[in-house]
Amino acid sequence: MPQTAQPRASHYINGAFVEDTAGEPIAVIYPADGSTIAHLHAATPAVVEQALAASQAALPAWRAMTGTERGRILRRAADLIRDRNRDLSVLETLDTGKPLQETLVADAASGADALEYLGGLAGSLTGEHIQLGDDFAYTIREPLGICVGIGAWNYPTQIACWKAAPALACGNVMIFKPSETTPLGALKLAEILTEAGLPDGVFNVVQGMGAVGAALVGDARVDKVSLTGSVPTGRKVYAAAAAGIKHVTMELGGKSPLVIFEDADLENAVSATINANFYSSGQICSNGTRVFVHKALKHAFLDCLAARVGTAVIGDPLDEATNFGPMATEAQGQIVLDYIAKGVAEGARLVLGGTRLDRPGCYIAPTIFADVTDQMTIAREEIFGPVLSVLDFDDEAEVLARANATAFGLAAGVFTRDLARAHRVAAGFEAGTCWINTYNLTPVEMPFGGVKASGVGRENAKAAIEHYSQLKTVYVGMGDVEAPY
Ligand SMILES: NC(=O)C1=CN([C@@H]2O[C@H](COP(=O)(O)OP(=O)(O)OC[C@H]3O[C@@H](n4cnc5c(N)ncnc54)[C@H](O)[C@@H]3O)[C@@H](O)[C@H]2O)C=CC1
Repeated sequence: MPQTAQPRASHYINGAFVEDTAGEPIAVIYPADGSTIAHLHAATPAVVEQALAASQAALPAWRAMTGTERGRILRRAADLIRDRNRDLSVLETLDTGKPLQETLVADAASGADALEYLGGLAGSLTGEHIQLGDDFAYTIREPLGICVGIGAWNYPTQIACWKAAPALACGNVMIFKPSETTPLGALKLAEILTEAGLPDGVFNVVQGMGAVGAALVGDARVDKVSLTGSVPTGRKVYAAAAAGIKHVTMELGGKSPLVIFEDADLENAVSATINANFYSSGQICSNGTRVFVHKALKHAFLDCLAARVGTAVIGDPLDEATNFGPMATEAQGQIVLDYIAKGVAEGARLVLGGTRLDRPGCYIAPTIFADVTDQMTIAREEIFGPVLSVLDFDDEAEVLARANATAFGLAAGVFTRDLARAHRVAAGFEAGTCWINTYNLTPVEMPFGGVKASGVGRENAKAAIEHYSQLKTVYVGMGDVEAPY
């Protein structure tokens, strides 16, 4: 059945939908069947200017509100999102192709968690008092000003909320540019924030490709840029932000290791490996795509993994029984198929999948490679699709060195029943987010982000506050002022 998800207009500025049909057309495609579900337009320079002007105008009153007042609005928005979770999840499924089974629990719901948690923190943001003899100093935690959020296409609603929640909690205003591939969820978020009582102009959405993002990042009125995207885009955006000495958060790609020792609980390790590779058809930045399995466990692990992945229910994402859907775009699917071909050409052993399914939409079967070596392309580059590589290892020091031998550093996982070893390996990982005996859980209470080429800054938790506020220090002289002459 053809779907439609046409929003009232392309952009949301100053509390209202805005359209400018002079902007480059953006067709929103439902990945499961290739049908066009909405027609939008990229922001023209006039629309970008309108968003910047609205943000600038909204900032003084929003930052002057108490944190408790700001937090109340964010928490109200969280409640509205939860009330409408099903509708928002269907929209997210149409936008991304991810199974409804996933979007019902992981997208809008995770966004609501961020708004609730950071809304709750907003009232308790403080500086500190520093006694200096009779004199003293104090610090004031201030917002940065106008923040630009730029999103990727894999978790559009979650990304918008993970950026908006800390920005707004701290008293900043935000202009959010979704990925041109998945522009719909952020518009709903903007509408809900207005309904929750957010003053006009505090959260604005403009659509467009990289050029619109670049125009925002390059504007002198913008104080901070938070990007979720690939490393190459991160380099460009970080450089442009540096030219203006702007704050940044960079949530970029990964090629994360998942290390499974011989004493691991096999079924749990396999469950985590599935969650670390095939959720969202593998389109997750933190995925543990290099699965290092101890040689003693390798055969049992591969048998169990292949048997379980073989039972994945692949199909219509809107059917709640489906747990594996299409790639978000035809283009991303082609990238993944090219990587699979390279894996085969370079000598990796295909255990499962490796093919495109014969049906509408770009469905790639969950793919498992074994006997992968560190030098193979599939073990070095981010694939961003349902392709898992199993690599063998013998000993702890060796596997840790190999796990860290990558330019990325987003995440890492270890499975073992030996807890001393688990903590030792976690301490040794060069990664921003690590899991012991589980994988890919990212509750809002926990900081999330990468090291090395995978990023700068942290999202969620109290840590996000540090990245959306700055300290002003005030020294207070209590006595006479001494001077040398
Ligand atoms: N670390 C994290 O939290 C996450 C990272 N990612 C990463 O995102 C990538 C996939 O997402 P894509 O949308 O393909 O990434 P992308 O890097 O192609 O695009 C990301 C966003 O940046 C915008 N953009 C592109 N060029 C720009 C420029 N010069 N200036 C400003 N904005 C620009 C795009 O329009 C889009 O909104 C993967 O590498 C993945 O690992 C995805 C999800 C989470």
